[in-house]
Amino acid sequence: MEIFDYDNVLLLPRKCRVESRSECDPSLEFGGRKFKLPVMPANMKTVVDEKICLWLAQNGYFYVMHRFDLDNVKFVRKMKQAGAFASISVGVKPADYEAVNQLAAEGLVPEYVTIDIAHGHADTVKNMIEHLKAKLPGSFVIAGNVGTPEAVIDLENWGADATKVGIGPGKVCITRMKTGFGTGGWQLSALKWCARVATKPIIADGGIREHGDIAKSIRFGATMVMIGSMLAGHEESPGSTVEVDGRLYKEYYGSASDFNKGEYKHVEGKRILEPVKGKLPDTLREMQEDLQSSISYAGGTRLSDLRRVNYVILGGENAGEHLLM
Ligand SMILES: NC(=O)C1=CN([C@@H]2O[C@H](COP(=O)(O)OP(=O)(O)OC[C@H]3O[C@@H](n4cnc5c(N)ncnc54)[C@H](OP(=O)(O)O)[C@@H]3O)[C@@H](O)[C@H]2O)C=CC1
Ligand SMILES: Nc1nc2c(ncn2[C@@H]2O[C@H](COP(=O)(O)O)[C@@H](O)[C@H]2O)c(=O)[nH]1
Repeated sequence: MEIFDYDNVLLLPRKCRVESRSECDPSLEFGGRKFKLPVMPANMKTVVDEKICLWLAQNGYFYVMHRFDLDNVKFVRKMKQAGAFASISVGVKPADYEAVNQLAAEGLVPEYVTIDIAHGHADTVKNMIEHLKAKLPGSFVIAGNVGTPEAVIDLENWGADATKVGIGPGKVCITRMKTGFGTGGWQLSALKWCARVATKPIIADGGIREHGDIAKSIRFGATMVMIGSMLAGHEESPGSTVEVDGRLYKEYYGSASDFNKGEYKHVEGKRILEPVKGKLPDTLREMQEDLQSSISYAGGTRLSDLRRVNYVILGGENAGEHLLM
């Protein structure tokens, strides 16, 4: 198997088919709705809050609300009252089952539910998918996280509508060091490996460091990407603002860090400071422009045209040109 990651792969251009990048369309359909970009901010406390989720929903972007210190029933009700779609996260504990029961009892159907646990290839996830499909059959269920084709096959067979791939490639992740497991360092090839067997959308989660990494993810089989650190350091980001030597930073911490958990137990995440880089809508607009450029370099007009390009691996054992025959 070829092993590579975002920083040692480059996509190869094909003859341009447009006169302006404005002809290139980076929008997509996901779970029955159309979105401007194949990008979702990570469902983490320092990346999204209710205000950001509402703004994203009302402005044509997908979002997933986090599940920490949050009443999912209240959140879904608020989003519905605001005329927006609801996209929540759940775990696999009794309180999560109870929240799903309450949503069903009140007829509050979130359009999207993400089962968000560290080791998603587990019977606990199978049971939660079954519960969601029984209680909220109208919800689109995203399940994860996983890092192997076997796991993608199981989650799809258990009823997941999309799977999330990425164990440990995140910027505040320490799973690799703490456990010796994961896709950190080879996330892009893990994505390629998983996408080969997938029959439903895959979300590439973690490790996106540059806008061009979105196009690379699409090339290797992702339908969407989930981004934490690159979207965390904005003026509106929920993390606390910290000033160091006259420069402003936003804190960004892992959901499995002691900062999120409130205790040092089974810690697999850390806290860092991200330099404040302006406003979130400006970054999303720039991502959109950059993705339009990517599509034009692919010689196409739509996101799916990125799938057809050749690529090179720079350096290392797998170095060389990889042509589609
Ligand atoms: N993408 C990634 O690489 C990772 C992401 N995270 C994020 O951190 C947050 C917390 O995750 P998580 O700890 O799963 O959530 P929870 O604390 O809600 O745990 C979910 C359930 O899974 C169990 N569990 C957790 N890890 C494992 C494991 N390795 N093997 C077996 N059972 C396990 C927990 O039990 P118990 O605690 O008793 O074991 C608990 O019952 C989530 O948002 C998750 O996405 C965390 C680590 C890696
Ligand atoms: N191993 C851990 N992974 C975590 C934790 N909290 C979140 N995450 C994952 O990281 C991505 C975001 O990655 P980034 O590279 O874009 O910053 C997020 O979506 C989760 O899957 C954690 O505590 N430990």
